[in-house]
Amino acid sequence: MPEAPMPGGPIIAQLDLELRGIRKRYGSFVAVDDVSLKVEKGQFVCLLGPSGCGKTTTLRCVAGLEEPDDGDILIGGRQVTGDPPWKRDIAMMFQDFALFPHMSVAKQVGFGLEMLKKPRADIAKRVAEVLAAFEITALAERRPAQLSGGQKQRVALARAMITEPRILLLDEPIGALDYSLRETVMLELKALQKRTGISFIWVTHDQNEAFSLGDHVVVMNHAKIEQQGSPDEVLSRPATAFVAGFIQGNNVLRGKAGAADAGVLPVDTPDGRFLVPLAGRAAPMPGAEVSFSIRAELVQEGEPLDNAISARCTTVEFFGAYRRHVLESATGVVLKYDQFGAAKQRLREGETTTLAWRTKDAVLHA
Ligand SMILES: Nc1ncnc2c1ncn2[C@@H]1O[C@H](COP(=O)(O)OP(=O)(O)OP(=O)(O)O)[C@@H](O)[C@H]1O
Repeated sequence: MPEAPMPGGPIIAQLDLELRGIRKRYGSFVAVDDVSLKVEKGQFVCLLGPSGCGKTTTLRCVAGLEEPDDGDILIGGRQVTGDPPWKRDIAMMFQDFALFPHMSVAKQVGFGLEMLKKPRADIAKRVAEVLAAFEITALAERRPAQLSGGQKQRVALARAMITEPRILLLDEPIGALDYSLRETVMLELKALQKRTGISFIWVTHDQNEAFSLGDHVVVMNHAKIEQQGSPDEVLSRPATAFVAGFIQGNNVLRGKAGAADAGVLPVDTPDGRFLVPLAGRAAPMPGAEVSFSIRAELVQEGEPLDNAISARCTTVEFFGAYRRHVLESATGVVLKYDQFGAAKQRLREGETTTLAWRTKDAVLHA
């Protein structure tokens, strides 16, 4: 006989991690405020935000290195409140790699299994396998001081992965590496994550890392989540002025709402009136302070489009595939305009021009 469906709707696939309203205070200072997050099986999640916004504290709560004051943490559907780190089915990797200075590479890599009190012979066998998999067998007897940055990173990763955790927590894991190594290591880690199906929660303040690696990007500011979604959602539809300003390449304008008509909101700014699609948002009250953004690559120069602003070019920066122009409007608003490939006309520093964009390309913030 087929099983009766569970009451209360469809069965939801088990999540690797769920945070429900996490709050963490240090004295009267709130470091993490009402953070809720769902991590699906095998997902690559990036926590992105400026220094001090609470990313590391959130990660430390998941790891069991801090206990939240409020909220629930579920790993694989199980409440882990009060459990020590080694009982949480997680592993953690830090920016400075936190290797034990007096321990050989082989000993460090086996440390997690020793904590779990596995038989000696099993540990030795597994360590040999993992050293080989991470191509560090030749380094087995070295101490951390005898390793390069890239080698330390591999050792730290091998040590974290040996227990085959459900979730790997990575705090700025490539921050200490030379720029030349970062790209390669990022690709390796992404491939490793896909191959193993382990969920990665990767803390970074580098948006390039977050948007190129994450399946799900969580943007934090002042202890709270400002926005979370796919990289594409966050990039193309920043939910708040903070997110738009934090992500490179957005122009943020502020003004007062007019009366919305046919899904379009007029916004009066010191630089003139602009039209912004509501795109599903409720129309703000006329007179309310609002903000919106337009991506620098969607701005055009000298084209007769719905929205136009006069601005003076202050800087031109070259980025290989495109040129970024930084401009200033008559009222001092800084604007960016990107030009790709060979262009007929080149805007130069000191010149005044008209920037324009289509109404559909503007994004209204909450
Ligand atoms: N043990 C502590 N005692 C007091 N305040 C703390 C403690 N740990 C963190 N904080 C404060 O909590 C806030 C959040 O810190 P957290 O390390 O989580 O930020 P972050 O987003 O990871 O920053 P960064 O990118 O600089 O590492 C900061 O203002 C920090 O000074």
